[in-house]
Amino acid sequence: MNNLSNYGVLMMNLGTPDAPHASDVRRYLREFLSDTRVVDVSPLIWKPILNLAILPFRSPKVAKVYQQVWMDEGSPLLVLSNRLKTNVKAALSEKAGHTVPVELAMTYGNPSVESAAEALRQQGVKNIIIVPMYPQFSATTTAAAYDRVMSSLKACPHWPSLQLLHDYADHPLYIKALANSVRAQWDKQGERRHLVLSYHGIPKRYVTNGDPYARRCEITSKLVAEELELGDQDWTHVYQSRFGREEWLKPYADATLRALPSMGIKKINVISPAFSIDCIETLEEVTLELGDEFKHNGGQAFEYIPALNDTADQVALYVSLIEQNTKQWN
Ligand SMILES: C=CC1=C(C)c2cc3[nH]c(cc4nc(cc5[nH]c(cc1n2)c(C)c5CCC(=O)O)C(CCC(=O)O)=C4C)c(C)c3C=C
Ligand SMILES: [Fe+2]
Ligand SMILES: [Fe+2]
Repeated sequence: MNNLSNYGVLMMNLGTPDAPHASDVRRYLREFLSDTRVVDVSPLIWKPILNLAILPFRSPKVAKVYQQVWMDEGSPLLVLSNRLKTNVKAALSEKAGHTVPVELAMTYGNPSVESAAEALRQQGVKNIIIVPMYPQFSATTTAAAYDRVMSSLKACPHWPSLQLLHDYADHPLYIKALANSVRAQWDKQGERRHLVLSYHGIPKRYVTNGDPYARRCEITSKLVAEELELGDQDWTHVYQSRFGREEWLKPYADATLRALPSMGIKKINVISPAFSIDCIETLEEVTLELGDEFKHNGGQAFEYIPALNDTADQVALYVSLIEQNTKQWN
C-alpha cells in the first residue's frame, strides 16, 4: 500500500431500520423485499402481496423483535458494522502510512451508497474497492450490493474505477478466526461441545438455478471442522431464517435443534458463519428462539458464539482481503 493515495474502501452490509418502530421497519422491509434479487417473483404479483398481506402484519411484529436487541447507539447491525469499519480504517491507514478512506453503506436504507460514495469522492478517492460483508457469495446479498452500487452511479459523470470483492468463504484467516472464537468459547465453558454451524437460508430454487451460496457455506463448515479437528459426529450444518412458504435450503435449523437432544446431543454451541456482524437474526432468532427450541426439547446447554464483529481477527481478515484485491492499484 506504499504510494497509494487515491483508493478507498466501501464496506457494504444489508441494511436495517433507522428505529425499532413499525413505520421504520415497514419502510426498510418494503425496500428490501421489493428487490427481485431477494424475492424473484414478478413485481406485478408480488407487490400487492407484499403491501397488503405481509408488511401490515410483519412490520409491528418484527419491530418488537428489534426493540429486544436495540443498542443505545442504534441497530446492532449498524453499530457493530460501524465499529468494524473504524477499526479496519485505522489498521489499513497504519499499514499504508497515510489515511485510507473507508466508508460504510447499506444495500437498503442508511447510510446510503450515494452518501458513502460522495464521502469517498470528497476525500479524493478515484479507485473504490467494494467489500460486501458476506463471507459466502449469494446473488441475494452480494450481487444485490453490486446492483445497488451500479444503480447509484447511473447518473454519475465521473465514474471511479471499481474492484468488486466476491467472497471469502474459504479464506484461511476467516476459517482460523471462526475456529479461534469456537476455541475461546470452549475455554470459557471448560468443555468442548457439539458445534452447530447455522447459516441464513435462501429458497432452494435459487440454488437449483445456480446460486453458489449453499456450496460456499458447505465449504466453510468443512474447513472449520477440519481446523478444529472435529469428527463427523461433532458438528452439524443447518440453515435458519426461513421466509414464506416455499422450500428453503435444508436441513432446517429449528427442526434439527428440536431433534438433537433425542440423538443424545444435549449440550451445544451454535455459530452463524454467514453473519460477519451480529444482528436481529443472530441475537434474537438464534440466541433466543433456537435456544428455546433446543431447551424445550430436552437440550441442557446452549451457547451462541458471537459473530466476528469488530474483533482483531476480523480486522486482520478484512485488511488482508482489501490488500489482496487492491494490488493492481499499488
Ligand atoms: C425474503 C427472503 C430473504 C432472503 C433470500 C434473505 C437472504 C439473506 N439475508 C442475509 C442476511 C440478513 N438478513 C437479515 C434480515 C432479514 N432477512 C429477510 C429475508 C431474506 N433474507 C428478512 C425478511 C429479514 C428482516 C427480519 C425479518 O423480517 O425477519 C439480516 C438482519 C438485518 C438487521 O437489521 O438486523 C441480515 C444480516 C443473508 C446473509 C442472506 C443470504 C445469503
Ligand atoms: Fe435475510
Ligand atoms: Fe429472522
